[in-house]
Amino acid sequence: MIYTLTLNPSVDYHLQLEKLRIGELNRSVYEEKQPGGKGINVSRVLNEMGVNSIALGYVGGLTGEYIKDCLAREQIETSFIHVNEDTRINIKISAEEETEVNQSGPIISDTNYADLLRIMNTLTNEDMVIISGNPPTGIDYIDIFQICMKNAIPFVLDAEAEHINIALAYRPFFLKPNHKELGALFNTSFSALNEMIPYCLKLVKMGAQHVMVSMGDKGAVLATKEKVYQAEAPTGKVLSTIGAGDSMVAGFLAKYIMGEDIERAFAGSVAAGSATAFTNGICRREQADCLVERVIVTKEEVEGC
Ligand SMILES: Nc1ncnc2c1ncn2[C@@H]1O[C@H](COP(=O)(O)OP(=O)(O)O)[C@@H](O)[C@H]1O
Ligand SMILES: O=P(O)(O)OC[C@H]1O[C@](O)(COP(=O)(O)O)[C@@H](O)[C@@H]1O
Repeated sequence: MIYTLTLNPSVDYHLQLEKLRIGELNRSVYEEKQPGGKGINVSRVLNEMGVNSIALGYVGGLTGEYIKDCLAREQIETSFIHVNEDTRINIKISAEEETEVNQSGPIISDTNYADLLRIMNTLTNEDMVIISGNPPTGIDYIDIFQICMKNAIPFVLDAEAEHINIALAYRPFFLKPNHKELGALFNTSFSALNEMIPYCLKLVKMGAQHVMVSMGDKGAVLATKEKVYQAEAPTGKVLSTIGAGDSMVAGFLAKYIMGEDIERAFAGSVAAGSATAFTNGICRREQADCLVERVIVTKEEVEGC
């Protein structure tokens, strides 16, 4: 079974403004709320693609109930741990640019943490876990990586640089930083896809099986031990990029699990990311299927392989 782990889910409150005026009264022209948090987005897109998963993590209060209801309506299985504090609300503002304010979220008690580790210990090498997002106070990802290694559970990580750095020793199946997170990891910055290739390959050498790095409208790079793939993102009218990175993770895994080769899975991944960017909320399967025909993947062998 595929499990997604969202330790700090969110209700994403998305506001569209014509112009954001800092320090003034702003009125929105469109607003909506969505269940969010990286793993939850992955579960929702996997579900769109016809792949079942179980969403794990912490929920609390009315906002937590809202997330549970939404996922239940989409027939996504969940096994959340309930906490006393409310699940956070993250504000996403689309104006000339996108601006985000993510709350810090509930503090996790020792008891709730022990509950999580107990659940994680029931997973086996026949499962896969997608670990995503910024962990709340009270959680140390290293404990979860250790369980993955001990139980040989393949894991995917989409989190900030400091967590990626620690995860490498535990041989992740898949890493998905964006270009800023990759830059933070190596104390540099990138302006083109090909500049990221040597750094993706370094992460592969350091223990990751697949490293996919996204660069917004420029597309993404995927590196393995044998090959490096690049794909430009299709062009279109962007409505909101919230969840675009999560959609890429789900888009890749859905095709990979269905037995497609890495190149097709990568094309599906970029298409799902862009389809979400061109939608309010997460993409529909038909939108991603339609865009995949426009994603051109180039590949090269890794030297010395
Ligand atoms: N402006 C855009 N136009 C087209 N596709 C986009 C755009 N922004 C994001 N995407 C798609 O979504 C993917 C992930 O976007 P990115 O913003 O890099 O991820 P993250 O949300 O992790 O920061 C990109 O690789 C691309 O396929
Ligand atoms: O856990 P973090 O890092 O605060 O991120 C949470 C936010 O990221 C999202 O999962 C979106 O992530 P992406 O845009 O990177 O796909 C939102 O749903 C959520 O508000």
